[in-house]
Amino acid sequence: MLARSTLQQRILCVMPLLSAAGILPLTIYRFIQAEWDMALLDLAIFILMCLIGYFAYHQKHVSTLKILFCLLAIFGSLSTLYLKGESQLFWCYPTIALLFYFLTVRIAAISSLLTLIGIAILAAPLLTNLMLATFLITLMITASCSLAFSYETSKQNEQLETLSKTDPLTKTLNRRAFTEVAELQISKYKRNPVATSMILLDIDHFKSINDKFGHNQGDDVLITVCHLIQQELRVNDYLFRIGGEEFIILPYAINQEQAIQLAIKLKELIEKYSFIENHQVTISCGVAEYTNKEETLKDWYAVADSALYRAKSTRNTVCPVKGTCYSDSQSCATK
Ligand SMILES: Nc1nc2c(ncn2[C@@H]2O[C@H](COP(=O)(O)OP(=O)(O)OP(=O)(O)O)[C@@H](O)[C@H]2O)c(=O)[nH]1
Repeated sequence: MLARSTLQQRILCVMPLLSAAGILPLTIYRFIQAEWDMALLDLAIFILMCLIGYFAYHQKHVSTLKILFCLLAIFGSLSTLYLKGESQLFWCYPTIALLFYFLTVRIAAISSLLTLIGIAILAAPLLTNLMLATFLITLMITASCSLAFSYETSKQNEQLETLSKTDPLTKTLNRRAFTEVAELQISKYKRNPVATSMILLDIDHFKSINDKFGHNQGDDVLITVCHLIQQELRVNDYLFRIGGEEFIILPYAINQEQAIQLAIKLKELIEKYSFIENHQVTISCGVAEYTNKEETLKDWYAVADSALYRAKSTRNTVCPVKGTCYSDSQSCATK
């Protein structure tokens, strides 16, 4: 599926070019008719539309181009209405529709209201009262429908965005969100190196929980583990479920030592928690700090995974990739 932003970029390229193609014959006609004011105005709009299409094609300053395109459409409608009178009223309908397509709902609503006022002022001396009322009412209906459509689309997009990044069982963020957040953290680190660590967390012998107590009980354990972890995290920390019983924590601005302390706290919290009668649930954690700007996300994850691999040899353990591992509230030096 084509992302909405990419689709909008393409439309931002095509629409001004189509508009320019539509305006060109009119511009030539005005020059032939020696209607110099309209001819020059159309020529200016034609050139600006071509420039917007050109820059949109090269994906430069896309947000500014959207605003420029809308401003140009408003200016074009009002100025042709001013210069040529009521025959130009038809331009007002597409202008209102494109404001709602390219701008956010709020900005589009405000700008279309201002445009409507401008149009009403210019159209009032040109039309009979009945014609003016009919024109303004139809324009308002167009604006209302565009507003409703744009609002509904933006809400649906928000929901889709949330759904695409949320794990349906535990309601934590998912692997897709992890890649996005972690890549962002790496790029931030490259600009301004602030301690950045990853905790890779895996529930021990989870298969045996499913086998002994059933899949539903397994699901409850996953949900409760997430709940317990979330309670310990700060608002800027992230928890992701990246696989069946595998999670990643990206704590905000802490180094490896501090991340190890957090992982130990979580390990102890979970081992003490009574999930199922007479059955202890434990976790193992691998901790890795991002320290080398050359490292990719894949490299960083691989280091955390190696640390987890070490922790899994004893389970209920927290390990960095090298140095001391922590198990049963005591540290144990390994390799
Ligand atoms: N209940 C439940 N089980 C799941 C879910 N996703 C994956 N699993 C199960 O998680 C289990 C993971 O098993 P393993 O990868 O062998 O891991 P483990 O048993 O925890 O063993 P170690 O990680 O080595 O300690 C599998 O039995 C999966 O079927 C889920 O959403 N709900």
